[in-house]
Amino acid sequence: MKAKLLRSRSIGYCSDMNKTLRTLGWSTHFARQIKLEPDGAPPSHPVRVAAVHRSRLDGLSAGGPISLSPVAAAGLYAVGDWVIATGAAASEPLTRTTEITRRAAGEDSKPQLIAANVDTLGIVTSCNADFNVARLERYLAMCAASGCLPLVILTKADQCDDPSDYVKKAEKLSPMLRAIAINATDDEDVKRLNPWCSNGQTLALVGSSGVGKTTIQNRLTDVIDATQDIRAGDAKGRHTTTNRNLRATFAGGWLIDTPGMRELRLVDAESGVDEVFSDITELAATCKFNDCAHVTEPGCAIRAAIAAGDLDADRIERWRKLEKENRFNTATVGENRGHLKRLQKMHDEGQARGKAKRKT
Ligand SMILES: Nc1nc2c(ncn2[C@@H]2O[C@H](COP(=O)(O)OP(=O)(O)OP(=O)(O)O)[C@@H](O)[C@H]2O)c(=O)[nH]1
Ligand SMILES: [Zn+2]
Repeated sequence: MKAKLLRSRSIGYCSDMNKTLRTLGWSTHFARQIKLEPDGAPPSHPVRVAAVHRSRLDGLSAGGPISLSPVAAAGLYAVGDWVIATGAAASEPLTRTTEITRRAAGEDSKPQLIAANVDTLGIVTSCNADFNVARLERYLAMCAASGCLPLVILTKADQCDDPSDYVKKAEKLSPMLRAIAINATDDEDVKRLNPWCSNGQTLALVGSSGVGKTTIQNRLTDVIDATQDIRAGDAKGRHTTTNRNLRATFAGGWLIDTPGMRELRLVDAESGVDEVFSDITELAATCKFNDCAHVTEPGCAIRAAIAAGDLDADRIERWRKLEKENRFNTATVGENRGHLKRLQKMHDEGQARGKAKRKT
């Protein structure tokens, strides 16, 4: 998605402003996308999207908070996006570094943007029965597909005899994976997460209910979340935090926490599944038959490895399950992929009708 952008003469020339933009997460990746405009261009400046509303964006700019009217349909923006504001008009989002999407709830599973430009995805689980290798692999695959750096955060370390055992088990899942065990109710311990949410870095947390995401978030930021509040008249007790939020951390970075983040499912994560299970996919490539199902075929490298004790049969089962689920989700989402395009078309047509009306 290439935005047609203007660049004011002031962008990039003022070092103070650059510093502020960097604090917001601005980088050369975004700066490179801005075209220089000849003199006389209207003043325009980068804004980070903090919340997406039906016809308005809340943003943060070097000059402070700003409310913007999007030029594109609101569904095309996500919390964490960068846009260029010209007056109160927001450009299309700049090309993202990372993109977290999910299948919307309900039957018409449309792809839904959850967050953009998240540097690290904190996969939160506890040092107890919540720790589940299959679930971790699922989150890791999703993380790989989004482009974010994964960090496994193991909470409730204070309630477990040997948290290092969980750290080892998590880090075994991938050679580059970092896991960290904390007591999320301890201020000092939570500060160990600072390297992932300082210097304009953006962190987002995923994980099951009750693992401690809110507890961590309340210690990293000064916004007390009201997730435990119950909406008046809503017997189901839905959470009150329906806004997409980009929150400043004490460490000088950002934390994205939205209801959508908490319900992520595996979508379009084929590349992610391959990455998390690269040991298996590489081995499968050496099976005698290209379409080997690793069940009864002769010359099957996977079964040979299991027989030799080099490969965990349970891990193969988890891989199969994720692959199957991913194929199903991707197919359903594919059918709905035109949805975002249709949304944009409807928006453009509406704008054109409004313009035509004003002219008459
Ligand atoms: N002792 C201890 N308690 C913890 C820790 N982390 C979370 N808790 C407690 O676990 C409970 C659930 O924590 P939350 O932060 O609400 O969990 P959550 O992940 O935000 O849950 P949802 O909002 O349902 O998604 C709270 O009572 C926390 O105080 C920890 O590391 N140690
Ligand atoms: Zn095989």
